Amino acid sequence: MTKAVLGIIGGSGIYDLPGLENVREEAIRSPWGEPSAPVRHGTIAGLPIVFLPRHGKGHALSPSDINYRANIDALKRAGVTDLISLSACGSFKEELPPGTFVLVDQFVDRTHKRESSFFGRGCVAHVSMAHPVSPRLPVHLAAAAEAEGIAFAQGGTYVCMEGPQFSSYAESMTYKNLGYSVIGMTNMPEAKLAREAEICYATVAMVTDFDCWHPGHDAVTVQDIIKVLTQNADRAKGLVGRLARDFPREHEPCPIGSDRALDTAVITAPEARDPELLKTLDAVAGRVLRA
Ligand SMILES: CSC[C@H]1O[C@H](OP(=O)(O)O)[C@H](O)[C@@H]1O
Ligand SMILES: Nc1ncnc2[nH]cnc12
Repeated sequence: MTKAVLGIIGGSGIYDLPGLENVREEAIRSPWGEPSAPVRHGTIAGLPIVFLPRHGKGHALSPSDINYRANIDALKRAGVTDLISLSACGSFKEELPPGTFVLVDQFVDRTHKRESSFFGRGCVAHVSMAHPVSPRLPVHLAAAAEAEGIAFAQGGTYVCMEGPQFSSYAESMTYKNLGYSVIGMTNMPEAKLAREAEICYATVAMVTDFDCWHPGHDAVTVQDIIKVLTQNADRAKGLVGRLARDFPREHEPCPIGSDRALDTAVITAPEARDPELLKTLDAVAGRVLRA
């Protein structure tokens, strides 16, 4: 049995985690570069928690500047087994107004300026992203949201744009017509990398706005977002507190195998593997590469 360690990635408006006890900060060195910030280790209700603000101190990093590989590698080195992304997003659905927490179950990746894999020349691997969210996590999140009286929706598709500009009206209408639920700028390639690192991943997409498609609302601005963000962030912290209190202390094996995603993914023959790349893969893929 593996002890559960809950990782929390804080997005816009979530730069710390009040309620975290026994806090110890650690600047984790990663062969993939600089993580967004030192991680904060601590406990809530006795559960080990590792917190990382993805935009760094003072929100200095834009979505395209975040080193997603270093962040996921650092969380893996910190022992994280289960990872929750707390993310602000725009909504494409009338029934998902600002303030709603959407427990998304699918992602569409429209980013194009980001390193999106730990693998490549010298060690090629293909993990499944058919079901990018580990299904146990939204179950725990839904129970916590219910207990906290937070309005939430179970399931939905998060489209990740490159940004940093918000969408045009044509883009917004296209995503809406395609049936996507919400839009943000950060959860890809984060979810892909978590899968490659065999960390169970789920997102709480916290709606801040209706992007720019809604005839009854002005096009989104950062100022509008910040107004809603502050209230969402407070409720997100309540959600995390409740989640931690009720979270299983032993890591529950993922029913879709997210925590063993590399079992069948690496295709490069042992003799064709690049020893330098293998060294950088020590944390994310050591389990299968050392075998
Ligand atoms: C501050 S508005 C746009 C910004 O907010 C979201 O960040 P995160 O996903 O880290 O909460 C969105 O993805 C953009 O990065
Ligand atoms: N409308 C929007 N588009 C992209 N990212 C967002 N984050 C919050 N609102 C957003």
